[in-house]
Amino acid sequence: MVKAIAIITVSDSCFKDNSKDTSGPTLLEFVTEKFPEANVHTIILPDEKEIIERELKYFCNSNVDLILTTGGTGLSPRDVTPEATKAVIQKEVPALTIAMTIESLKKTPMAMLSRAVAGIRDRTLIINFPGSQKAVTECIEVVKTVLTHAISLINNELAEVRTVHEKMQGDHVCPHKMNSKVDISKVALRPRESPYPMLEMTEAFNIIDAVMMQWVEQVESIPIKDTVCRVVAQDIIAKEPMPPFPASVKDGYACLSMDGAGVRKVRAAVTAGETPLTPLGPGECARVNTGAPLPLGTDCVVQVEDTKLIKASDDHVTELEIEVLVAPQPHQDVRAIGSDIPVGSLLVEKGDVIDSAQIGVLAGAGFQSIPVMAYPKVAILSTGNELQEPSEETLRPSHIRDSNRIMLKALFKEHGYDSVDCGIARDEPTALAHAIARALARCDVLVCTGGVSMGDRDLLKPVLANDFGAEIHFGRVRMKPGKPSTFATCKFEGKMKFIFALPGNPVSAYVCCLLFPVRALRQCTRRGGEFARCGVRLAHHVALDPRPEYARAVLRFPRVDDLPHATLLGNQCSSRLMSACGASVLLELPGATDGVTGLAAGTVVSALITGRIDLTRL
Ligand SMILES: Nc1nc2c(c(=O)[nH]1)N[C@H]1C(S)=C(S)[C@@H](COP(=O)(O)OP(=O)(O)OC[C@H]3O[C@@H](n4cnc5c(N)ncnc54)[C@H](O)[C@@H]3O)O[C@H]1N2
Ligand code: MOO
Ligand SMILES: [Mg+2]
Repeated sequence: MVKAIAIITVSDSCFKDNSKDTSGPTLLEFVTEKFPEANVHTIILPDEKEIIERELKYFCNSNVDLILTTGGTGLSPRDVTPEATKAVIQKEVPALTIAMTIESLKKTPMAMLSRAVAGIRDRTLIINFPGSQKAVTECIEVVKTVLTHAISLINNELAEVRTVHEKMQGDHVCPHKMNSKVDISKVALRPRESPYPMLEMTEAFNIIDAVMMQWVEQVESIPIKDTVCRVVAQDIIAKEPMPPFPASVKDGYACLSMDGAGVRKVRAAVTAGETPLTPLGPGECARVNTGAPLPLGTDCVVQVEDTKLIKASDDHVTELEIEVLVAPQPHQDVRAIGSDIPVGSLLVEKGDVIDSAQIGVLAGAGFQSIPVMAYPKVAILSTGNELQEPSEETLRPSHIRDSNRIMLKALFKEHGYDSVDCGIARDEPTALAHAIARALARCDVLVCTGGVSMGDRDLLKPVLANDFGAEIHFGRVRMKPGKPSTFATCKFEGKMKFIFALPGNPVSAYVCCLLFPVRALRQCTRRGGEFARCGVRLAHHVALDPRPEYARAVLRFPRVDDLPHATLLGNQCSSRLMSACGASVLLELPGATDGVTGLAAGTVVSALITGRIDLTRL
C-alpha cells in the first residue's frame, strides 16, 4: 500500500513565487485521486543540486514510498534534478523514463531534450518528470499503471534490509524516522477530562514571554528591496553626499548671481545626466534642466519664467542671448552638494522598522544590502483527515477545504512575517509525527491548527509529548475562542523549536494566531510587542460568554464622541470566519458573572488594535 508520497517541484521561479507552480498541483491532483489514503507532502525547491539531494534523502529516510519530482530535467545550466536524483538512488529504473519519452515523442520532438531519471533508494521510488504541466499530465498517464506494483515490489525486496536497519539503529532514532509511540487503538481509555490546567490569559502571555526569551537574536544582511518592515540591526551612515553635485531645482539658466539682472550670453546647455565641461564667467549663463549639474563658476539658477529670449540662431536651434529679468540671489534654486543628505549623516537608525521611503533613501545612498535582525522562521501546518486543498475544485464527501493554512500565512504576512507552508497532516500518529518533524526541520516557530481538544483524533499534544519529548507549557486557556490553545517547546536536531498548536476552528485559529504567535514574534523581533489598546464604546448590547472573549469588531468614529464606537461582526461562534473579516479590533470582553451577563450599548470596553482602522466618520 502506498502510505506516503512526496511531490517536489524544482524550479527557481516557482521557489520565489509558488503561485507559478502548476505542475506540482497537477501531480498532487493525480496522487490524491489515485492514492486517497496516502499522506502527501508537497514542496518547492530551487534548482540547486545539494538542496534537491538533501530533500530527496530526507523523504527517503522518512519512509516515503514514492517521490515525484517535476522540473529541472532539461538542458539549461541550472537544470540539475537528474544529477541530484542519480546521486541518491541506488538502482536506476531506466525503462520508466524511456516509456515516458517514447510516449512524449509522439506528441513533440522536444521530448528528446528531457534527461529525466527514475530509480530506487532504499524503499522509495523516485521519478523525475519534466517541468511543464502538459508534459507532466502526459507522462503520468504513461507510468500510472505500474506505480502500485512497483512500490509493492520494492517493499517486499527490502523488507529484510529494513528490519536489520531498525535493529542496528536501536531505540535512539530520530522521531521522524520511526513510528509514533502514540497508541490510539484503545479509545475507551482516553481521558474524559483534559489533563491540562486552564490558565488565565495573563498567565499564558507570561509563559510565552518567558519561554521566547530563549530565542537567540541574530543579525542577517539582506538586499534592501526585502527590508520593508524589518528591524535595522545597526546605524547606517551616509558615505556619499546627496545630491553628489550642485543640482538645479528649476528648469532655467545657471548664472553668476553677482551679474544681477540683465542680458547674458547662453554658453552651454546642460540636461539632467550631462556633465558641463567648461566653466562660465561674468555675463555668461548655461541653460539647465531640473536635476542637471551647475557649470563651474555659476552659483544660482534663474527659472525660465523670469527670463526673456533676446537672440537665437536663425534656425531657432540655439539660444544665444537671454535677459534675466529679476536679479538672482546667490545659491538661488540650487541644491548644494549634500544639502539633502550630508556625508556622515544617519540614514536609518538601529531599531528602526524600515519603511518604503527609507528603502528609497538607502537605494539613493548606494546601499545594496543592510544588516537587519533575523526573524524566527515560521512554518504553518494544518491537521485533519477532513481537510483537502482549497485548490481542489470538487469537495469530497464529508470533507472541507483547508482555510486555516492560507489564512494564517496571510495573517503573518499582514504583520510583516514570512512563513513556509507545510501542508496538511492526517490525524494519524505516525503521519502527524512525520509532518511535524518535516515542519520543524524548516522552522524555528511551528504554528499548527487542529487536533488540540478532546477528540480521539486530537493527537497534537500526545504526539508532541511522546514523539518529540516536547514540554507542553500550557494546553488550555480561559478564553473564547481558543480554549484548547497549546504552547510547547522541544529540541529538534539540536535546536530549540517553539510550537503554537492552535485550535482548528477557523476563528479560534485566527484570534489565537494574533494573540499568541504573532504577538510573540512582535516581542522577540522588537516589532511592537503587545498590540496597542484603546477604549471603545459598544454600539449595541453585547451578551457575555462565561469565558473572557476576544470579539471581532469594526470601529466607527462619530463626530459627536471622543471615543470610537465598536460594532461586533455578527455571530461570534468559533467556526464563523465571517466574524473576523474586516475586523479592526479584538474587544477584550470580560467573562460573564452571576450578576453581569451582558454589557449595555454605550459601555466602554478595552480593544486590541490588531487590524486596519477605517477612519470614516459617521
Ligand atoms: N469534548 C470537547 N470537545 C471540544 C472542546 C472541549 O473542550 N471538549 N473544545 C471545543 C473547542 S472550544 C474548540 S476551539 C475545538 C478545537 O478543536 P481542535 O483544535 O481539536 O480542532 P479539530 O477538532 O481538528 O477541528 C475543529 C473544527 O475546525 C475545523 N478545522 C480544522 N482545521 C481546519 C482548517 N485547516 N481549515 C478549516 N477548518 C478547519 C474542523 O473541521 C472542525 O470543524 O474543539 C471543540 N471540541
Ligand atoms: O475555544 Mo473554541 O475556539 O470556543 O471554539
Ligand atoms: Mg478536535
